[in-house]
Order: sequence, then C-alpha cells, then structure tokens
Amino acid sequence: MVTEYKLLIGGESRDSSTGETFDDINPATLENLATVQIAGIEDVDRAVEAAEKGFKVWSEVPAPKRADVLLKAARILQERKEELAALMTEEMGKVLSETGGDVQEAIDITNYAAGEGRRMFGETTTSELKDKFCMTVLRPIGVVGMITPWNFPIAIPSWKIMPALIAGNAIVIKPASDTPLLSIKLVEILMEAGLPPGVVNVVPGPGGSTGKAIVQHPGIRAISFTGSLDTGKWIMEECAKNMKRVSLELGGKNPVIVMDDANLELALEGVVWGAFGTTGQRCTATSRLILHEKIKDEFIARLLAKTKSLRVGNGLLPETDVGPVINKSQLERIEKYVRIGKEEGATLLLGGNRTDPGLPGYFFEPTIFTDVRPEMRIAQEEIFGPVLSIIAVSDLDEAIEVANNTKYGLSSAIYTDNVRTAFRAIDKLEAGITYVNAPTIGAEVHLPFGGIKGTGNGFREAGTEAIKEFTEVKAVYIDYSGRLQKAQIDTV
Ligand SMILES: NC(=O)C1=CN([C@@H]2O[C@H](COP(=O)(O)OP(=O)(O)OC[C@H]3O[C@@H](n4cnc5c(N)ncnc54)[C@H](OP(=O)(O)O)[C@@H]3O)[C@@H](O)[C@H]2O)C=CC1
Ligand SMILES: O=C(O)CCC(=O)C(=O)O
Repeated sequence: MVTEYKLLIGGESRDSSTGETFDDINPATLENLATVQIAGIEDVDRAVEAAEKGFKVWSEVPAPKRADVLLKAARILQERKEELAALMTEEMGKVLSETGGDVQEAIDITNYAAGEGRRMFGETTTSELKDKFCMTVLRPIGVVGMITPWNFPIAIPSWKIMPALIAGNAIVIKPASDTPLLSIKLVEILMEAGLPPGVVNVVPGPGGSTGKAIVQHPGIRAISFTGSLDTGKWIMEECAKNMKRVSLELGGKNPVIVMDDANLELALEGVVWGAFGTTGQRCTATSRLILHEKIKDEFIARLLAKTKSLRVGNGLLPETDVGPVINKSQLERIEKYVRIGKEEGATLLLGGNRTDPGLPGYFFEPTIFTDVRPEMRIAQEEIFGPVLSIIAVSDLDEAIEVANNTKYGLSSAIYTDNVRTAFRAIDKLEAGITYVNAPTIGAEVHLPFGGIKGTGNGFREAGTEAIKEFTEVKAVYIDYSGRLQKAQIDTV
C-alpha cells in the first residue's frame, strides 16, 4: 500500500484543494514510493496566510531562543540520519554514503544557523553630529518563498530554511516534484522540535503551476530559488514586476585545471569524484577537464582505467559507486548531449550509453569525451549527468582563458604544486568557489556558496552571507542631544 502525503500548512497535514496527486518514483527500480497531493493556487493562498500568522509569532521570538528549536531539530536529524539517507537513496538514487552526506549537510547548516542566533551582528559607527549614536540592525523580511531542486533533497532546503528561520522569517516551500518526501520530513522534524504552527509550510506540486503561484503571490516578499538557468531567469523577471527580492543559485560548467607539475594521482581521484560522484548531478560537478598537454596522454590513460572500474547500480548496495540519474527526461537530455558531442567532432573515449545493472531504472555509463574545443556545446552547456569533456592546453594563461569561457561561474579547481600558479588561478578564475588541489565539489556550510555570471545574482547561501539573503538592514540614528540637529547643515 503506497502512502499518500498531504500538504503541510499551519502546522497540520492538510488535504489539497485540487484533489490531484503525483507519484514519487524510485529512479533505480521505477517503483512508486509514495503519492503526493498537488497544491493548487488556493492552497498556496492558505499557506501564505498561515505563514503570515506564523511570522507574527516567530519574529517576536528572540533569535537565541529560535536557535533552541534549530538545535533540537539538528539532534533529531542526527538520530534519524540513517533512515533519512536510505529514504533519499530510494527517492533520488545517489549512493548511501552520499545521501548520508546530504543529511549531514542539513545537520551542519542547522547547527551553524543556530549559532548565528547569537551572532546576527549589525554595525555601530560614528555620527557626523554631536551626541548622536548610529547603528544598523537586521530585520526579517517576512514570508519567504522557496523553490528547490532534486539533487540535494534535504541539504538544499536546509541551506535555505535554517538561515531564514534564525533570522525570524516564515516560509512557504515547494520541493522538487522528483524528491518531495525529504522536505516534508524535514519540516515535520522542525515541528517536532517546537517550531510554532505556520512558520514553515510545504506545498508540493509542479513548478509550472504551484511554483508559479508562489513566485507571483503578492504576500510573499522574497524568493529563494535553486535550479536551472532558464527557470531562474523567468523567476527573476516575475519578481522584478513586483519589486520582490530574489536570490538565485543556478547551474555550473565547472572546470578542473591539471597542470604539468601536479600530483597526478591526487588530481585523478579528484576528477573522478567531481565528475561522476552524484552521477554528475551537482551544480558544482566537474564537467570540463583542462589538461596541460605535457601530461595529457598519461593522465587520460589513468583516467580511463579508473573510470572503467566504477560500478553503476542501485545506490542502496554498498558496492555501487554511481547511482541512476533522476528521471527519464534527464536520461534523454544526457543522451542528446552525447549525440551533440559526436556531431561536433569530439572523440567519445568512454561510455555514452544507457546501461542495465539488472534494474529497470535510469542508468547511464560514466562518459568521457576528448578533443573537445572550448566553443563546443558539450563544453558550454550544463549537462547535469556523468559526462566529462577534456580540453588540452599549453600553459596556465590558456587554461584560465578556457576555464573562464562559459556563461556560468560557480566552482573551479586547479591541481598544481607551484604556489605562484595556484595564487594566479585563485586571482583569475571567474567563479564563486576555487579549490586548490581538491575537487570542484564538497562545499562546507560555514563558507559562502554561490557563483557569478549566469550562476547567480550576487547572493550567497551558507556561511554568514546566508543571513544577508534573509534579512533587511535597518539604519538606526539615536539623537540624545535633546535639540534639533541638522545633518549636512550643522556639520559644515
Ligand atoms: N543549480 C542546481 O543545483 C541545479 C541545477 N539544475 C539544472 O536544471 C536542469 C533541469 O533540472 P530541473 O529540475 O528540471 O530544473 P528546474 O529549474 O526546472 O527545477 C527546479 C525547481 O524549480 C521548479 N520550477 C520549474 N519551473 C518553474 C516555474 N516556472 N516557476 C517556479 N518553479 C519552477 C521545479 O519544480 P518541478 O520539480 O515540479 O519541476 C523545481 O522545484 C538540470 O539539468 C540542471 O541543469 C537542476 C537541479 C539543481
Ligand atoms: O558539491 C557541493 O559542494 C554542493 C553541491 C550542491 O549544493 C549542488 O549541486 O546543488
């Protein structure tokens, strides 16, 4: 008997007004894990009303007290880590060690955000007038709408929810239709930890209807979105119509540069993990390998041997390295890019096909192209699958030029044993994140996460920056002189 999940509105499990449901499919076995009710426009209205009530209560709670709820939620997440990870592997496909990492990120950001409850610093500064005191305070925004993708089913919602909560906001969240269960579980855990009713509301449903209703809702003051560039652009245009704040975390086309002085074994491990971990479905995944021509042949030979040893299969099995891709349309998208790569004249060195590990799901071989030119579509467009494109270069300047030749700017990495080379790359790579002698994936929650160019619009998630995403700054002037003082007039 398949469980049916309802909406979570005002602290209660509520039936949707649409009477419609969608299936939550395991991408490895194609079994139906659950059915989930679809929230319609009326339900989004109800969720916003509940959030407005929740905001009145929550924004009055002092931030260190809000932190108590988060700390308790982090403990519950820790206790339920294994169970949540197993459910995530069934829902999303990635291997158990990675879904454990996804839950761990949720625990880490929850603890980190709780700490921010005692650190939401403003500034104090001098006044140009006598007997006047100046400072800034951070205020919550109000009701925030969140729209999340499927590749980090609990970490990404947590990256958004926890900083927003500690700052005193209320939330309406629409999880990705491929992975709704982990968001529902996360919010149930927050409620168990003592979050007042209505502070976080979950409205599952299709992006084109439920997501759109959130973006366009006049009661929602800000949108926090992670997903594709096209959807991000549309959301930004919609938000501009109502002067709504929007923070976007979009795609990547992340390069790794391997120089001729690099530790090649270390680089090899980093490239394989960055390109094929999470089946290439990370916005930070390594999708371009920029190889110095002097080590190109040797590196490719070792890369092929290592990649061939990866086992594709059900992420629940301990021997699996690479799980399925999320759904049929992603599988077809990857196939399309393999065709494009061949037509463009790149050489397919490995993979390029669906594979069958004895299950009916969406499995694709780890795939490597070489002889890729920087302007080819496989070197420019986000594929979001286990496909790596190799581009050869003759020196650092060319490597950096190639690395920067994309509309995205999220993650980047360089392998080198030369400190000058490393610092030049840190300085010149156009990306929100640069790793030295480490893969493009594996962000830590106390550092800012996000990118430049087509990857984002200037905001950052995680770290202290995340508080900025979810607060307004108020400047405060306190004049204790007891008389009218005129700035710019009395001061000259
Ligand atoms: N930066 C990142 O971390 C990620 C990037 N991507 C990129 O996106 C591509 C496609 O993945 P996909 O999941 O389809 O990405 P989308 O941008 O389509 O979806 C991300 C989220 O936005 C929702 N959504 C879709 N359309 C709208 C809309 N018009 N208004 C409001 N919400 C909307 C989706 O809902 P629903 O699930 O119902 O469609 C989902 O919750 C990938 O190939 C990859 O390039 C994908 C995931 C993560
Ligand atoms: O790999 C990382 O560091 C985080 C990746 C991520 O959050 C994403 O792909 O959306």
